[in-house]
Amino acid sequence: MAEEPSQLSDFDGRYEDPADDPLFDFDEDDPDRANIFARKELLKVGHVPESGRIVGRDGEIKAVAAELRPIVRGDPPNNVIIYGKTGTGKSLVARHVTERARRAAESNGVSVGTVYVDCAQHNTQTRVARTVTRSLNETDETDLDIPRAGIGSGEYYDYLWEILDTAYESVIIILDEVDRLDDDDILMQLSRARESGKADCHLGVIAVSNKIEYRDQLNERVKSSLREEEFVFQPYDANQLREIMKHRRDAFHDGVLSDDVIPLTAALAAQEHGDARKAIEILRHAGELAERENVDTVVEEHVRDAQEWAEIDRFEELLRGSTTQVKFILYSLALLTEENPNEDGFSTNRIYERYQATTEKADAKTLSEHRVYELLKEQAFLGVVESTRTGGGRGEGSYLEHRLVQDTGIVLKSVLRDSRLEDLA
Ligand SMILES: Nc1ncnc2c1ncn2[C@@H]1O[C@H](COP(=O)(O)OP(=O)(O)OP(=O)(O)O)[C@@H](O)[C@H]1O
Repeated sequence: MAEEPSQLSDFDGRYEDPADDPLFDFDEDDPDRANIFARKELLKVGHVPESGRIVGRDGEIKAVAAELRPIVRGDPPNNVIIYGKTGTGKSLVARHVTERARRAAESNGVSVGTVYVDCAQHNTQTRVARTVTRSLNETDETDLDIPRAGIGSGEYYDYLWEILDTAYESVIIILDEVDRLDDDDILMQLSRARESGKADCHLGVIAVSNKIEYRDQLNERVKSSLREEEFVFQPYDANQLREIMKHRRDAFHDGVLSDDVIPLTAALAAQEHGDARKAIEILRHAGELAERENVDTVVEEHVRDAQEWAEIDRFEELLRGSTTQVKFILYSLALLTEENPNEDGFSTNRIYERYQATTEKADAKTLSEHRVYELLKEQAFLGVVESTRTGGGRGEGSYLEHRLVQDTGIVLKSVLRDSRLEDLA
């Protein structure tokens, strides 16, 4: 007998107002609904908060501003590279200072264009050239219609030089995650535009990277044409993280955060390496968990659950693209680690025995021991597993021992999200 469509799936035409769709039913005045967030946008990572909310970066803000200051008088700015670990406020400072420079220059009658490019997303020369060109194109002034596709970087540059000459005296381009670019020629094009007579406008580049060794990878011609100032942002300590979060407390309604929530979140994020992004994400997710449970207060337990969620997410990101076989291996290593808390590492052979039992139980194909050894070495390269050579006493050969870098609980939870493994639990 054919199943009747449920009320939820058969909603077409049933509700005159789509807001009545029960799937998204939401009653603003429901007295029982948890009311956690007042301004959730303050906890979004891309959000650039106003100056009053930026904590502990005064020195860095002044230093970067000094490099851009010449544009206020219509002179060329210096190029800048900002290095630092993730979540140390590099993008924030770059965007904040650029916006203030633009406003100060404009109030002095100097027209300034600014562009932010996320090079992780736009990682080729054509994509960057297209983003920069299309964002700077003020159609009222330039009367140019720039195609979204079908032309190469050379043609985008031609448009760009024309736009720069028509519409601006200075332009600042932020290239975030610049190390993700597949070609550093773009840095050369931009930094030499005026020198090579392509555009009359002053161009400043702020490149942002969390790889300190990035500069060494640049080719000599790029380095000499950039002639940039470099800044290294240090990680935050727990006190600074606490202050950063306190300045966004109003993302939540009054009285929603219990007293220990911010200090605990700061302590957890500081343990890693002082990552403000992580702190803010944990805080937001703790709020969402409370909301989901329909309770009125965010408490320590929400923070701990949110932290675990963040770690599982990050670990999954690391495993993205790995095969189910790799997950069987990691699962087996995690079980061995849990059952033998006093041992520091496990030979390939022991992991293989456990792996055989796992694949048998899951009714999956079993790879050879040599293949498992190779996959373990691959995981060591990716930083998921640590492999050290050990043994080799008299008459014995040395061999590799493997251990998980990440907490076993996180590894288990994350691999068990794979539908082929979830029955094993
Ligand atoms: N000093 C600060 N004051 C207030 N908020 C901050 C501060 N530093 C960072 N944040 C916030 O932390 C989050 C991450 O910061 P940001 O994106 O600037 O870090 P990043 O160093 O560029 O990291 P990544 O290298 O991962 O891009 C953002 O939400 C940002 O607003």
